[in-house]
Amino acid sequence: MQDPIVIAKKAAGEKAAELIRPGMVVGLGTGSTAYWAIQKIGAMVKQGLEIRAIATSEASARLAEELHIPLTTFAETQQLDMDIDGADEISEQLDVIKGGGGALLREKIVAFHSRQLIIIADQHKYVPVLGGYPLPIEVIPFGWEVTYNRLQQLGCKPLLRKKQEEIFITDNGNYIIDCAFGTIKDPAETNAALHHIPGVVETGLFVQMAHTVVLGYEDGSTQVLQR
Ligand SMILES: O=C[C@H](O)[C@H](O)[C@H](O)COP(=O)(O)O
Repeated sequence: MQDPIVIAKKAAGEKAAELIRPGMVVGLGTGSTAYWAIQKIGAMVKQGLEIRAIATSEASARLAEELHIPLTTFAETQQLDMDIDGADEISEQLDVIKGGGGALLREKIVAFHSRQLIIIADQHKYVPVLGGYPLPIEVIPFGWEVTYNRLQQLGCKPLLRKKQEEIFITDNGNYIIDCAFGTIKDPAETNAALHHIPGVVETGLFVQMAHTVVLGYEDGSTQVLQR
């Protein structure tokens, strides 16, 4: 039997993919939920849907290539119609924490230049207030130690992300510091404060960027929330 969380992620991903219309330029998110959206898009392309896509990570670009989804770049097109991407936490205000997979910078660039951002997630990611999930922050390797100290002074418990004992390196050659805030009462204020620190490239806080959230449930049903 399939894992209930996988059923929920798949339901959310496939439901969002069904919102795509012919001719659209689509952002392909990153992670285990976006995986299902990309799979569905691949199947739709196979059946004749004509779209172009921009991937938010090297991993998603590889998956798109395997599925023969035509990829484009910002050199060719500066505006996306729809971006479908996962989340680590979603608040009732539809603010979002992203970056658990380390793709937050490209994800935010793609989301910012999309007419619509559709966030897909299993039901457990939907919370009253953000902050339970440590906020991923992409930082420049130079001077990361002092950036880390400044993050700590903002009231979070920072942790330099590692993968098998090695420092985790993003697709952009940067580091990630995961900042456990506990609660983020004012996401816009926290995001602005973080951006004041030199060395911070981008944060995983997507404040009022999501237009739609598709939540997947373990019985395979979905719920659509609109901002
Ligand atoms: O960097 C990774 C992305 O922001 C993901 O979309 C996010 O971490 C959610 O991933 P998943 O769907 O695997 O829980």
